[in-house]
Amino acid sequence: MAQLTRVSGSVGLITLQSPPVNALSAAVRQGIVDTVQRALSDPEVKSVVVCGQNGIFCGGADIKEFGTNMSGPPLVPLIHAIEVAHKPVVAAIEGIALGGGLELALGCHYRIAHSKAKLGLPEVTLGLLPAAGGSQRLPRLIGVPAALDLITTGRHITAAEALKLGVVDQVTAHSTVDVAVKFALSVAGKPLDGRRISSLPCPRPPNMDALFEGVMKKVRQSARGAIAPIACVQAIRAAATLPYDQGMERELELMASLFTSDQARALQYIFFAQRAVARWSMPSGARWDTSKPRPVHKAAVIGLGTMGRGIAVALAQTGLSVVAVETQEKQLMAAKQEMSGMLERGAKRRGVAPAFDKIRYSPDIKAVADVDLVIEAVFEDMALKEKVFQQLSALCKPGTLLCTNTSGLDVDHLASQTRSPELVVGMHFFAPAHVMKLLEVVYGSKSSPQALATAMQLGKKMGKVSVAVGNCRGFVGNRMLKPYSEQAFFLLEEGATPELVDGALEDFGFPMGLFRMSDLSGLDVGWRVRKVDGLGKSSGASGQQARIRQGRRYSPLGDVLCEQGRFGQKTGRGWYQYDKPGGRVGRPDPWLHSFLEEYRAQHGLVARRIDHQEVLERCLYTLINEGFRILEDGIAAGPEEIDIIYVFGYGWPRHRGGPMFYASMVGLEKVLARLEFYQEAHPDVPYLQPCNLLKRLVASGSPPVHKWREVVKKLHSQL
Ligand SMILES: CCCCCCCCCCCCC[C@H](O)CC(=O)SCCNC(=O)CCNC(=O)[C@H](O)C(C)(C)COP(=O)(O)OP(=O)(O)OC[C@H]1O[C@@H](n2cnc3c(N)ncnc32)[C@H](O)[C@@H]1OP(=O)(O)O
Repeated sequence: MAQLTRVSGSVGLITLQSPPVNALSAAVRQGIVDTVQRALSDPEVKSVVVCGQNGIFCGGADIKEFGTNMSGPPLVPLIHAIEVAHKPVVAAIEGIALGGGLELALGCHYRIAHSKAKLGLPEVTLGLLPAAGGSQRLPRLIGVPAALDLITTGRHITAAEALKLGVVDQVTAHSTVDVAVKFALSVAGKPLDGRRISSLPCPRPPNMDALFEGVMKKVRQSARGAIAPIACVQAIRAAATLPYDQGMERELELMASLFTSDQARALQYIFFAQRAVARWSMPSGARWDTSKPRPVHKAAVIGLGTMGRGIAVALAQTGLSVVAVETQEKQLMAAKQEMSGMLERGAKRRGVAPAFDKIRYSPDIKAVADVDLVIEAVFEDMALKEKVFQQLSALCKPGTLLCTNTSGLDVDHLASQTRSPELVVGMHFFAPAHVMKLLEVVYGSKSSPQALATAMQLGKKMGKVSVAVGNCRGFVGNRMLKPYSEQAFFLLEEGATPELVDGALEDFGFPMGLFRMSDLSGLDVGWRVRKVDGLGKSSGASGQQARIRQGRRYSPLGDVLCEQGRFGQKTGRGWYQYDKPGGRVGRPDPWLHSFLEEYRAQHGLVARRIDHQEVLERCLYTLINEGFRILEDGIAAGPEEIDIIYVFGYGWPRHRGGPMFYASMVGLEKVLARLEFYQEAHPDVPYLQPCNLLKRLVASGSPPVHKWREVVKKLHSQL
């Protein structure tokens, strides 16, 4: 797991060997301890170089070991032994040096990085802090402000930035190991005192208290309840105020409070879930590793509204040639202007040239004739989409993949409008499409594995987290949103205010509560859908009858607001009031409060006190219940798909691990019991009826979340 060879006569070359990322498993740690000891005691070895196999230095501690009985030599003394060595030790950083990998390099006396290497301390993203001395050595090396930035964000930096900050001593575009070996020869026998980072004083910024206070405030605001960023700040403060040994004690103490926390478990679950969803499968048995994607060089986007513009820009930024089609001239001109701005800003951020020439704008749908893939992004209207798919089917060359960016319409129906339904899939982007990470890739009953593989691969190329799901109304994300928002409306009827509901959800960790979000996206969006569904028209009646539609409880509150022209931010009024149409800061609206009172009186409802717990239980448990139904229906292959969709697309707080993981942490018995409790109180709300899979899991002793995928698979194989 680590190999020692002697090179250039007197350099001991230690190579970490644990593919794919040379993570510091127990065996690797043991290998380092053994090889370092041998190198230091070998009189022929005058200096040492540490590198990683296959052009990868080290991806950090082995995350798979966390939560197990960790054995093997601990990292802190191992790194200490390197630092106190009497022979110079040089880290040759290729590929990545992340987390414990960078901490290992910080224990070395010199660091040389390849120009393409990435470095960072991303522990915070796993609910941890750099606890192998990273929180104490980095501020000593690069100063407190820069260390605060790197450790609290966990961002990966380039070798060039690392050099500028002083994290590394040299960057090379040649063989890093060769350069490091040469360098090691040149420093053999030289004094090492100034090279041992732990013995350096931590530079104290002049305004230290104000600096830490400011950062702590910022972190508390953006972390929304996450504990790791706060512990990171506390650890760096220890580096700035305490001697190294005491700082290390504080680092360990803080790490101990994080290491077994629910948040660390949740964040590590999300890390692996993100990788698990890339290994998709279809009910037919087709899989990611047996289905070959088609090459896509040229794509078309049909319809240049908000979504189409973002999608076309994202495709162009990926390097594809794009035909952007918009049949209305005025809209086409406006789109071209806005998209040029988007390309320019994106290029500036990434330090590259804008990809203007990658997009050809056309008012004529016939321009799609030679593309490999089309993404339809016209208005969310089935009749319009049907027409577009019929046209595309007639115009495109054979084999062109036809994708729809619908947010929930029937993919099978659209496929049935074409000559090759096997080439049709959904690619559901989230606004703004060139920014948001999530992509729901929806396979229909006739979609070929190759079509799905192509869309998944394209999503990956675009830098999206792509999740394959089956076809149903609203797919996964929007389908689960329905019971969630329905409960929020019912809570208003029963006595809550938008502020109370949003407050509970924001305290839970959502960046925005449901009503604030509804004001932002526009109340009219849902209204239009409800009207198409035969709902959404206020009957004018009062009493209970007015709140029953299609045989179930229904709240017309949103419809009444829309009828009054309250569409949210764009009209300056919605669930909140704004200083002007387009205003961004919502304030509680006394008009809305009186309206709610009148509404309740009109419908014979008596307001009661509702607390945050009830808001969370009713909104979140019904959403989770629908998640179980989705698993039961085979729309998602496992809880990981659902959780990734909610974390990356719907603002579910990452440190709570997604709705299904959260349910497992709350305890399935409790979720079931509370759903039963609320269902008894509201028998006319079908979404409160606990689903069979949830009951079945509870009956079988509530297995842990990583076993649900198997349970679901078995369930479907029995059908
Ligand atoms: C009572 C309590 C006492 C408490 C005291 C406890 C004290 C404990 C002391 C611990 C010391 C702390 C040490 C350190 O500070 C902690 C850490 O180092 S945490 C780890 C930090 N590292 C990372 O976060 C890196 C994570 N990985 C990545 O970001 C990416 O994987 C990558 C490295 C950039 C590579 O990306 P890609 O090329 O896209 O490849 P993949 O992401 O698909 O990964 C490929 C494959 O590798 C697996 N993998 C990656 N990194 C790790 C890892 N660090 N450990 C284990 N496995 C890893 C990944 O899952 C993929 O596997 P696959 O899914 O294909 O099976």
